[in-house]
Amino acid sequence: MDLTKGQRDVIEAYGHLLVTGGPGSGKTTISILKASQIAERNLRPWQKILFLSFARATVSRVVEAISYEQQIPPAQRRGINVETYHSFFWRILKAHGYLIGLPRRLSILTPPSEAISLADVRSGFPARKLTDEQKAAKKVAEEAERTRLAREEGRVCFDLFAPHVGDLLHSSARIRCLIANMYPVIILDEFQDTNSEQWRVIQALGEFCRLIALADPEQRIYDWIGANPARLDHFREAFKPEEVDLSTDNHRSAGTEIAMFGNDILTGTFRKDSYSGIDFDTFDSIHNLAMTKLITGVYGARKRLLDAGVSAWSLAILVPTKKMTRMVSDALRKPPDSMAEVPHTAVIEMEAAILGAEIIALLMQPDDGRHFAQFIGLMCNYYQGKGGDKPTQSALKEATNIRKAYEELLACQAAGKAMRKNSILVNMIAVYEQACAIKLTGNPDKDWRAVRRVLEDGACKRLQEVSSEVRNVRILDRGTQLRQELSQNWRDNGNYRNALAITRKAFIQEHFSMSEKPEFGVIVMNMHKAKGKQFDEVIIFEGWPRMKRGQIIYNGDRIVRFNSRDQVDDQARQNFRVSVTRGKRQTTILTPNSDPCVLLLPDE
Ligand SMILES: Nc1ncnc2c1ncn2[C@@H]1O[C@H](COP(=O)(O)OP(=O)(O)OP(=O)(O)O)[C@@H](O)[C@H]1O
Repeated sequence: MDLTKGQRDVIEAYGHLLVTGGPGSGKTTISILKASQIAERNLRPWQKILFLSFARATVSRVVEAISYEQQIPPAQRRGINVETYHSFFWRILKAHGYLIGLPRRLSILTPPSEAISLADVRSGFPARKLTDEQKAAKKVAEEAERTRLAREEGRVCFDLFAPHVGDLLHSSARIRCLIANMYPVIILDEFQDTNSEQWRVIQALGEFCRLIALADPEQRIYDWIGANPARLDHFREAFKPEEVDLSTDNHRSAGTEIAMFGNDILTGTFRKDSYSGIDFDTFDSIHNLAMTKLITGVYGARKRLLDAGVSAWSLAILVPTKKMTRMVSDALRKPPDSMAEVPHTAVIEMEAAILGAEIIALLMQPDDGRHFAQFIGLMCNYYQGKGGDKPTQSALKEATNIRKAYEELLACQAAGKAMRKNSILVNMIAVYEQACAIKLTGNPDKDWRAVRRVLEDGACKRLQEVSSEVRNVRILDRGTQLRQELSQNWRDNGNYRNALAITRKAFIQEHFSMSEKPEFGVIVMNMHKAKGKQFDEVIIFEGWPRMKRGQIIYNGDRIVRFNSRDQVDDQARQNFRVSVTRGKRQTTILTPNSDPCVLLLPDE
């Protein structure tokens, strides 16, 4: 690879460093080369370079770049430790958290468990249309409960990692030195997205460590969790870094005008000619017609990639909302008319899938006398936790109803009476019993599917929902730890005695696992999740307005909120640019013809 002038400057720089540049300008690549150079020349045997990133997806791309693209020798590779902020912070907290008053034994409060633990607090507030006072009071109540869970029970949620690590580092020079001794150089990926708590940690780390910050001020898409536009200036003031600007380079989509189009999105002025590598198309605002257009587009893109002989090709369908991720995934699985199904993976919020997986795991476990009570507990957990930090009131109510029906059942049993015929538990118990009656084989994959299928085909609509959520769990893939441990459990006991505990552990490990391969094939995901990734082709597919008597009654699945010109601001343009510039060879934009994306229209 021929390095650009800017990239060579990065290699030669000394001291704290700030590397800026647009999408695909080679920031990640050069930081890895720089890390490998430092690993070769300047590290003591026990030291490593730490590469910190926000998302595991980026981590996996970086790890892959280190192992394949750059031909970096193994010894230098081992000198680079790529990690998410979360997993780095967790290691610090586990080792030293007691110094700031946390219990000695800590466990992670995963997002689904956090949602379950906060459900009571949240159910005290209306789900929608909160007044400002209610919002503030809810926030305070949630914070208090999170802090209590950490301090009293040692269960720490992700949001508290950075504040606690900040407290720890600022109060202990010894630990700051300890970390610097282990990691003399720290690379900060996507630095523009650092929130104030993370920045506080970085300030402490920078006292003894050398910091290399990678940033694109115009790819800042985390405004809502506290990223600050002035963050780069904070870094400049605090650390007086050497600066290298790679901004005009574009290696990702070299030979196309994708990057140029991305820059024009920021100003909203487009040239008359088309941009090579960018394709636009529109569709009629009717579900089946929209999906037909999308799926035809997917077939076309797939064919282009196969014809071009791209190995392990990737094609991302980026959509604006969670709801659309599911809608598109369903349509690819069961396309309209007689179109062929499109094998794909969908990146969805995992709370519901994880809690559903716990139910499947329990159903694989033999009855130990508490089995049914535990099952009811997990069903309640599912409804309390499936909406993550935004549970719906109806889901919370469902949990309460299940709990009440169970208490009623116990009362009936104690009185020697039969259960009420219209109890919500009637169908649930019938399916539960069918699932428990399955003859398991010892092959976890097969058994898991058998249980899931009983739920899917059974008469209980709640368990049908659980089953369809669990479809999204991919960690049972061949060779994964969950699969191996379940097999081992069967070999040891002749049954899956610890299936639930094994499954819970596997999801926590999954959260920190660095082995995730970059995605290939067709992937459906929310536009926000595509940050830091790259795909051979990208299709951006937005929703369409629903009409009634000539009026728009719903337009919530749009790239710009409600596709309204009033909602166009820098953030909307930056988000769109991030999505567009994920494509290496082509980006296709599909928008409804009755109401095309306002970012593409000339100013009025
Ligand atoms: N000097 C170079 N010559 C050729 N290809 C390069 C060069 N530098 C980087 N690349 C390639 O360009 C692509 C994009 O680079 P990279 O991911 O480092 O950019 P980035 O600035 O981190 O992008 P983003 O901010 O959008 O994540 C990668 O596939 C990388 O291998």
